[in-house]
Amino acid sequence: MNKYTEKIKKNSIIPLDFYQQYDVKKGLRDVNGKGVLAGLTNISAIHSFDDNGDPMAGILEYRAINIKDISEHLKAENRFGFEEITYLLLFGELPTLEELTTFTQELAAKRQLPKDFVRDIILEATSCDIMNSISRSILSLATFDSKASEMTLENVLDQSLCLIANFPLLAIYAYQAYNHYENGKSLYIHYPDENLTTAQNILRLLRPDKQFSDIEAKVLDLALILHMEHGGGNNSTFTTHVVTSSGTDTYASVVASLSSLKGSKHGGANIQVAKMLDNIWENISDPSDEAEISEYLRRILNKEAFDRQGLIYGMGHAIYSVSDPRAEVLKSYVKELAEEKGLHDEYNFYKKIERLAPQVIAQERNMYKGVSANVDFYSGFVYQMLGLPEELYTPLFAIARIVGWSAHRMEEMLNMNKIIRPAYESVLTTKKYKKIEDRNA
Ligand SMILES: CC(=O)SCCNC(=O)CCNC(=O)[C@H](O)C(C)(C)COP(=O)(O)OP(=O)(O)OC[C@H]1O[C@@H](n2cnc3c(N)ncnc32)[C@H](O)[C@@H]1OP(=O)(O)O
Ligand SMILES: O=C([O-])CC(=O)C(=O)O
Repeated sequence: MNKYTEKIKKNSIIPLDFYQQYDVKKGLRDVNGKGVLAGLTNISAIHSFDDNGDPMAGILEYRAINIKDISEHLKAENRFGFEEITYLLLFGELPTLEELTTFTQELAAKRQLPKDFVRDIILEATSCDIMNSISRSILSLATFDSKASEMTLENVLDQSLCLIANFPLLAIYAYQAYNHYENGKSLYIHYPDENLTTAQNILRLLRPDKQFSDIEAKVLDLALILHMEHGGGNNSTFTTHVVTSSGTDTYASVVASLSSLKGSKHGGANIQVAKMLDNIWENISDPSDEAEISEYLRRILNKEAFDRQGLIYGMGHAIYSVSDPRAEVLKSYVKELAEEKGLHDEYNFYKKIERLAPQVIAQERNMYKGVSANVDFYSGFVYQMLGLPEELYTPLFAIARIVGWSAHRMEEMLNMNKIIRPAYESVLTTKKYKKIEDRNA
């Protein structure tokens, strides 16, 4: 294999200065990190720089409503919000009580997989990679849909609602199958309850005894809301725009976005954070010694420790600098939960890494803006305290983000009608074809 990879490197690596010479926006970002403008959206807004261009505390608005406002209201009114915020993101306005009740019932009615789907598809081939299992199930669902490739707004909305309703089933059943066939644990396939919310059903499907507390379901509900949407430019939603612009079907589009989300620089970071924190804890002698922790973080950045990728997961963001508002909201819940569960040491350790990592990254990398904890930093800790298995951390992100993908798919369909096709400048020098006997070894 090595001889082939050497050839690939020899003939594929492009000199770094070419990118400057041709003014290529690496990562579709300019040198200051600002993204190339690729579209317009009405679905959400992200603010991270003030009018003078200086970094400011991040703000995220869903259909112009601040997510902090949403989460504070839901908490004060002690209500679930997943269904309501799904309505807001998809249809562009908050529902009345009557609209919300009807929509919640419609969603619950769609929470049903085709007959024998679990037996024939989900239990048939298991994997510890639940994101891949979900993708496989979604492509299989397409074969049950006689209008799979019809791209009318009505049909795409109907398909999107079916997928939003059934994502929890696809994820949890895939996990149960894996846990049974690969971990030797008992197999639990519970049916969802149409009178329960999305968050409640997730816990019901997962727990052997179907039991959960109200606070557990409310915290999960909030975590899902915070993950639902993040503009058109994040890697998985931009994928939705790209593949929708080619005219592909809803199932294929969602699978493409899932494939993006699972990457460890995007939604897949949440599982890496949990693994990284365990790894740091195991490899330092004194968790209160900040110099020792900083040194270990430096080794992670220098690819000498943990997964040797040179990343401190859960830190940094393409857009936010001072703070990611979702991480701040999650952190306030983490504090409460950790106190309740007696996990003070773990919470303090997370807080310490949250404070030290940006300092170490700033020392070791070129920074045009600061880094801070992103949404993936505390989400895994929340899920851990809810007793959710690591294999489901990134799928939980997907269960929420499919709402944003669906809204963006419909926005792309309604507004663009132009295939997305950026340019790649060729840096080749033309050569003549050589007869085989004339080629050197
Ligand atoms: C839901 C989400 O997708 S949130 C993001 C989840 N991802 C993670 O937590 C993975 C760790 N973080 C990262 O890899 C990065 O911060 C990203 C991919 C999220 C953003 O990267 P960028 O847009 O390049 O951020 P930014 O421009 O601020 O980074 C400046 C430099 O610091 C580096 N950097 C930023 N964050 C980190 C980090 N956590 N660990 C190591 N290096 C980092 C970048 O690679 C870049 O280095 P370079 O100049 O050598 O290319
Ligand atoms: O916006 C981004 O680049 C990544 C992100 O935080 C998200 O998708 O939630």
